[in-house]
Amino acid sequence: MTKEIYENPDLKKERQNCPFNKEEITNFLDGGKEKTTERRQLETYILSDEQLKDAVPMEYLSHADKYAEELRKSCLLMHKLADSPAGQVQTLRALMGAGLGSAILKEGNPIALHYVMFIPALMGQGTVEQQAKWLEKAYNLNIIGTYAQTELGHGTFLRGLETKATYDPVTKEFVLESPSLTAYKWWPGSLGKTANYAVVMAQLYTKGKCEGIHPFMVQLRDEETHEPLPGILVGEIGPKLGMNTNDNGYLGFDKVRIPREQLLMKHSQVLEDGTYVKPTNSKLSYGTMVFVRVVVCQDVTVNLRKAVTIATRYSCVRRQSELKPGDREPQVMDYQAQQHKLLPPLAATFGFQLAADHLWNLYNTANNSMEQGDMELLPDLHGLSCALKALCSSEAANFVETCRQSCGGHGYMSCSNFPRIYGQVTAAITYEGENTVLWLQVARYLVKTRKEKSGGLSVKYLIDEEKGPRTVDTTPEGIVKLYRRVAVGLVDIAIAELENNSRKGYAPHDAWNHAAVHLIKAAQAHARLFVVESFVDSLKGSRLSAPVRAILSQLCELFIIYWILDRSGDFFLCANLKKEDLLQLNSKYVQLLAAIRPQAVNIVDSFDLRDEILGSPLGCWDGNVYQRLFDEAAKSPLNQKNVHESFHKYLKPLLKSNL
Ligand SMILES: CCCCCCCCCCCCCCCCCCCCCCCCCCC/C=C/C(=O)SCCNC(=O)CCNC(=O)[C@H](O)C(C)(C)COP(=O)(O)OP(=O)(O)OC[C@H]1O[C@@H](n2cnc3c(N)ncnc32)[C@H](O)[C@@H]1OP(=O)(O)O
Ligand SMILES: Cc1cc2nc3c(=O)[nH]c(=O)nc-3n(C[C@H](O)[C@H](O)[C@H](O)COP(=O)(O)OP(=O)(O)OC[C@H]3O[C@@H](n4cnc5c(N)ncnc54)[C@H](O)[C@@H]3O)c2cc1C
Repeated sequence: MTKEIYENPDLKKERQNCPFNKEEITNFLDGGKEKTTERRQLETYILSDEQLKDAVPMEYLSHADKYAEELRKSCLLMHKLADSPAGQVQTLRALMGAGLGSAILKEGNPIALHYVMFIPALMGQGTVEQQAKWLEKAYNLNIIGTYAQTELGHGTFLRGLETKATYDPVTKEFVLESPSLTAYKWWPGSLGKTANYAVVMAQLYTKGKCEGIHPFMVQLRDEETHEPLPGILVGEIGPKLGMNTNDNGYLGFDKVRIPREQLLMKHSQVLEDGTYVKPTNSKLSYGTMVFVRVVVCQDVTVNLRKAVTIATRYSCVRRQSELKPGDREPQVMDYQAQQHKLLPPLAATFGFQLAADHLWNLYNTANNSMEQGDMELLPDLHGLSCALKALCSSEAANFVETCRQSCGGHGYMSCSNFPRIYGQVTAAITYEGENTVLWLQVARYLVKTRKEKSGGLSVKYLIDEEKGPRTVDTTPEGIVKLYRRVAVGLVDIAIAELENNSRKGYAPHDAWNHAAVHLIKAAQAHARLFVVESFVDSLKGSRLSAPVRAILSQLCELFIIYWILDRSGDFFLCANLKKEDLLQLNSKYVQLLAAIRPQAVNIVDSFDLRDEILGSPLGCWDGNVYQRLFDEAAKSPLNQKNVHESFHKYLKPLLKSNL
């Protein structure tokens, strides 16, 4: 006899008569049918391993036990690499990020930094000889590394880092020093307890001159005993809002000597006599950060997909209040207000992914040409990676919080998985360049391009300005033009503010600081334009069936109108938008909410996120929400006995004390 599989009747109904092929969307998001098959095989391979399952939910473990447990599973995963059906690099990519990896390593992977930053730093900053020396060991996990840049006193302002690496031509060594408390490295992931090596960013001094920050390969711990080496002061920084098993750490140097060859010398060198050889571009040593900014855009998008899937399924299971007097309580998803909360983030997942795909392609093209010595694409890559990292992380964090709120009280439970998802996404606002600082970097590029009439592909619109009548057309192509006008208009307003400040007598740096609000708005408009353009163009250029194209086009339209309604002031100011246009967009928006609503569950199903990856009783495929919430509560240590021992110790004496 086959066992009947439970499916909540409301979800079952949502799934009936789906007008499009869900699998086609899944393949579109995965990058092809073969990639979907490969991903599924990999997921089955990893998730069927009993040893990778948690005995108790992580929340009930101590800080140290959580770390030990995640490290155990992380090491086990590495042992599974060799037999993976998906190939090693694909498997690593899946295990490090918010997808498959998060089903096993819920609070952060203690060896993530090794793959996300240490190996990329060796590849991007090391010479061929240096790569030959360390890369294989790193690939084989004979050594585990991290990327140690941020200090207690400085994270953003890299020129202000204090760690010193002074070249001694007599011994042909660098001497590493932390000259103050604020010079201690503080924050690097995996540094606390896991890593035994690090790429350390330090101010390079040679022949009495500081040449700026450079990457050094440094051994931190003994390869056998794991004890810190002499002069290395290392530890963990303690609990955080999220990502608690990434063992972020601190690190100080007390005159630690390393051979000259441990300066990573792909871009700049120190010769034996101490002569410094400059790089072709002084920002090449920042390359590892650029790589991570690019992959973070993909990662926060996967996290957002998880949040939207949980909230959408739950909203179709949850029935609350009264819509039509006397009728059965409706699914909360039927409230327009709920659709307004959930459908824009649902649409955003597609817009962000398509933009992130463009950025990934630019990264690869730019990297290939930089390998040949051509730096032309670097400014555009820097500008776009900062813009998208800042936009995707901040929008995703807001959307994840909205998803949580949309689930009412149950969204506040740890087991809903919203706290963890939020903890990870909001961290991306800060790490790899705090977003405000990145917006200002973008603004610098935009202002320069507009003034000098020269810049890369992503800012061409600031040079070749649109001609013709400035009418308002509300087709998707017409809407892209409105975004373009807003981006140009806000850059011009920021430039006018800068010039105004100069006329007032401000020095250039003060003029810049006093224009920051306008500069940031301009940078954000530029980033939004890129996402909107990517969304519209990608759908135009893709080979999709008519039903899939229809639903994705509706999502695209909803999304690009949503942002206009959210920032209509900018569109009135810069894009000639009139009251009647706004009212028309408003009614189109609510029509789209109603049109997409019946397919919401089918769309999130097409993300093909397994229950283990969602990690939430609210979002499971079967919609058995209430039973699963009860099952989770049963795991609480407070429910293992009817009367907890603390009752006898504290409460009973109080109850008997006749206060
Ligand atoms: C056997 C087989 C095995 C195979 C194994 C293979 C393995 C391969 C690997 C596979 C696995 C891959 C992994 C993929 C993972 C996928 C999932 C990923 C999930 C990710 C999340 C998980 C983990 C979490 C990780 C978190 C880690 C966090 C790390 C960090 O935070 S590190 C620290 C980051 N810090 C910062 O970002 C600091 C921010 N500050 C700055 O960047 C700078 O100071 C500044 C830009 C703000 C200002 O700098 P500066 O003052 O020096 O410069 P300015 O004067 O302002 O500008 C001058 C000038 O320079 C230009 N410029 C600035 N920066 C750059 C740049 N980066 N690039 C280019 N140009 C730059 C700027 O525009 C100015 O130009 P101009 O003068 O105007 O022309
Ligand atoms: C989870 C997590 C993981 C991390 N992992 C690593 C890692 O592996 N390796 C590593 O080296 N580092 C890591 N970091 C550190 C991270 O890169 C820094 O925290 C980040 O770059 C911000 O720097 P800061 O902390 O010095 O913030 P600050 O720069 O001190 O920011 C404080 C405030 O000042 C504002 N501000 C600063 N400068 C300006 C400016 N020029 N104009 C306007 N406003 C400004 C900011 O916007 C912010 O509001 C990690 C951080 C986190 C949270």
